[in-house]
Amino acid sequence: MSVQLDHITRILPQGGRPIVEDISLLVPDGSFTALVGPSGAGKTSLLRIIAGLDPHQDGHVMIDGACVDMQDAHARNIGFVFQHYALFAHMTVAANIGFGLSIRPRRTRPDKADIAARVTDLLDLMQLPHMGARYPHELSGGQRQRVALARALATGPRVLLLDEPFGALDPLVRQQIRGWLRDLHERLGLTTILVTHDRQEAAELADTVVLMRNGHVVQSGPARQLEDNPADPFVMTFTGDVVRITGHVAHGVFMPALPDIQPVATPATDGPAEILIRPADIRLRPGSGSARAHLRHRRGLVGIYETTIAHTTFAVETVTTPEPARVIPDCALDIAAGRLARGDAWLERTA
Ligand SMILES: Nc1ncnc2c1ncn2[C@@H]1O[C@H](COP(=O)(O)OP(=O)(O)OP(=O)(O)O)[C@@H](O)[C@H]1O
Repeated sequence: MSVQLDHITRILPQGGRPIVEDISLLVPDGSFTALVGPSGAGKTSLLRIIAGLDPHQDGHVMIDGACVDMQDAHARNIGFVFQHYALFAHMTVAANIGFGLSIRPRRTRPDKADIAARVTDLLDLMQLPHMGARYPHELSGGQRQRVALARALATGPRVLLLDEPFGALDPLVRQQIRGWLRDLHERLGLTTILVTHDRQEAAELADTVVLMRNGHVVQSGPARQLEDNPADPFVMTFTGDVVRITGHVAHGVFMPALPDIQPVATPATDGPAEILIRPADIRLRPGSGSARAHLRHRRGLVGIYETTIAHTTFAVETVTTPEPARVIPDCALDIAAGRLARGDAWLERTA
């Protein structure tokens, strides 16, 4: 089922600036979308509007092409799991999972045997067989969140909304759950929208990453596209490590304010500017300047060097030999690729 947002705006009853403003978004049937952005960007608010938990003042929510603005959360049959959407502590795992089915009106309620069979299927799907009789406090955090997911899926929703569901789990468990979640999404043919603070998680899981700020969508697309073609400096900073060096454009050249960094030709107009560079796009030129680089750590053959020029320190990533130098003294820096910005906007693409 596709989810389409058409110029959605939400203003709180007490007024003020909209917390979600004029958002239009198409989440295609069967796709996996991640909503990312700084705290307060409006990610949870948008998810709650889609679920029908919060009202919106303007625009329309469409599911599979039909407007659901007038349907309450229950009628939309959307599954959702929130980070703090606790299980019912006094109910067994099986009762928790079957809850949504057991409270249906008699007309549509499956009989007890059917609910039990559905719960067993879901426990298998969640890789939690034989755990139906346990209580939530007898499970690990990761298991509890899988039970919450099973509960969300019990009524057979085709759209699944996840708000930082694994935020409280330790990184290793989180990493394991990721692969499993993507697999589940595909096997059940779900349309999934996930809110996450973890850009790696978004990049690994989602077909489309939607980056929000101040109630707006700043940019959306495959994670790689946001990383490689960021719409503005905020997107570049949000989607990966960035080295920012201030300077000045004069007569077609950007002059970094730091020594030993090669100037960059630019058609930009004269004035203050800043260059944003990915650490892998800086080259160290030993013996040519006064910068000093210390090997901080390695990822395979890539060495991350903490590089200091005139009391300013930043990371440089470079391919090394199997026995890399721990310290590279007296180097200059060349910028292989970077983007010049003035304030919040690009001046132009360089290199
Ligand atoms: N019920 C509410 N009453 C008052 N302010 C609210 C309410 N709900 C949301 N807000 C405000 O709306 C803005 C967006 O909040 P929202 O929780 O959607 O952001 P978020 O991107 O999910 O943030 P986080 O990553 O911290 O969860 C914030 O400024 C928040 O304080």
